[in-house]
Amino acid sequence: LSLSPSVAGEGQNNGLVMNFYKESCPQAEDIITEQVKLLYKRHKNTAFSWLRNIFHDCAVQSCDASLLLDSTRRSLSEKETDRSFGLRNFRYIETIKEALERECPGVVSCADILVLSARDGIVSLGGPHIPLKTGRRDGRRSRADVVEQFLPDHNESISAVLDKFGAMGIDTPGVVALLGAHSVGRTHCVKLVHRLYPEIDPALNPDHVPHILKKCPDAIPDPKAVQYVRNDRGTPMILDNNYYRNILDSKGLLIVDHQLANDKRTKPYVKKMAKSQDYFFKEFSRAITLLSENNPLTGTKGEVRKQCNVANKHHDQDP
Ligand code: HEM
Ligand SMILES: [Ca+2]
Ligand SMILES: [Ca+2]
Repeated sequence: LSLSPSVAGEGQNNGLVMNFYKESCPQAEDIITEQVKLLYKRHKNTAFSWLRNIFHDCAVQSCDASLLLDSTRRSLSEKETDRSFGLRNFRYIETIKEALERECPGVVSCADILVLSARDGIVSLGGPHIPLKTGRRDGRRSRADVVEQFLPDHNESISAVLDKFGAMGIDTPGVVALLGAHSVGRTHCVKLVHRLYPEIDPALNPDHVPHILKKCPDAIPDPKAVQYVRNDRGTPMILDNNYYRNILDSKGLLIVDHQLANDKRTKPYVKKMAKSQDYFFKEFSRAITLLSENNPLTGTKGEVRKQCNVANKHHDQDP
């Protein structure tokens, strides 16, 4: 009578492993890396999207690619909710998926593509290389109805933000590090005008205000004109610790960014990350790993989608 080795010492196994596709599709991770690089060459902002996707998919219940599904007659997609405003480049996820389908049809899940593209996008942006596990399967439904419950909003309190991330096992320095993603990309004026009109939020650095006002000249932005401000004016294309210097200097665009630098629970970590890029990268890597392992579907749960924007047709066990 002996204890099965797979039971002994497995601890908190969530079913994910390093290099899950080693036998079923040995080239999978290389194909993703190559596609992410090619896309980045043509459209730099794809890397911002891959980074933002991991938050918007993994934080909503599970890293199950629910974010990528289109609306159907029966359900509204997560993509179409207000929290998803500004998400872009979904069609290039399909480009990556098509490259994988050519090589190994039906093998690599969209959930793993989403996570690994974020990993490789982070490298394109000058961030750390973070080894991540695979073996996630794709959910069958997009859950617009639970988005607000899981994803903090831009003007939410730090307590609420810490609670929501805490529920995924991400602690305070982890949250501070993840928000460092706002060292790249942009914010549309619709998310900012409440800090500018009718009067300017006194918490904003007066030196930064003219620039924001120039980019967002109207209290009600024209929905057709794509008006936005870059999150980090200093190094807008680089995932570095400049974000922390910005927010300490009251140049954070969102209320949450500003509060992160002022709340007594988060400020010490903000200061430490502003000083040390190494510390930021270390915490960022740890937190991205936790986020990427949030509640995955593994084994025979879910499915491997053929196309990332639609669930497969034939299925007998709809959840
Ligand atoms: C409290 C948590 C967070 C809130 C409230 C928040 C909110 C926002 C908002 C409102 C925007 C601007 C969208 C637009 O106008 O186009 C944005 C952009 C962005 N966010 Fe976050 N975010 C949070 C956390 C995160 C995390 C954890 C990540 C990734 C790890 C992330 C990555 C990004 C990126 C990369 C952009 C730029 C996107 C682009 O330029 O296309 N955010 N965020
Ligand atoms: Ca999800
Ligand atoms: Ca930057």
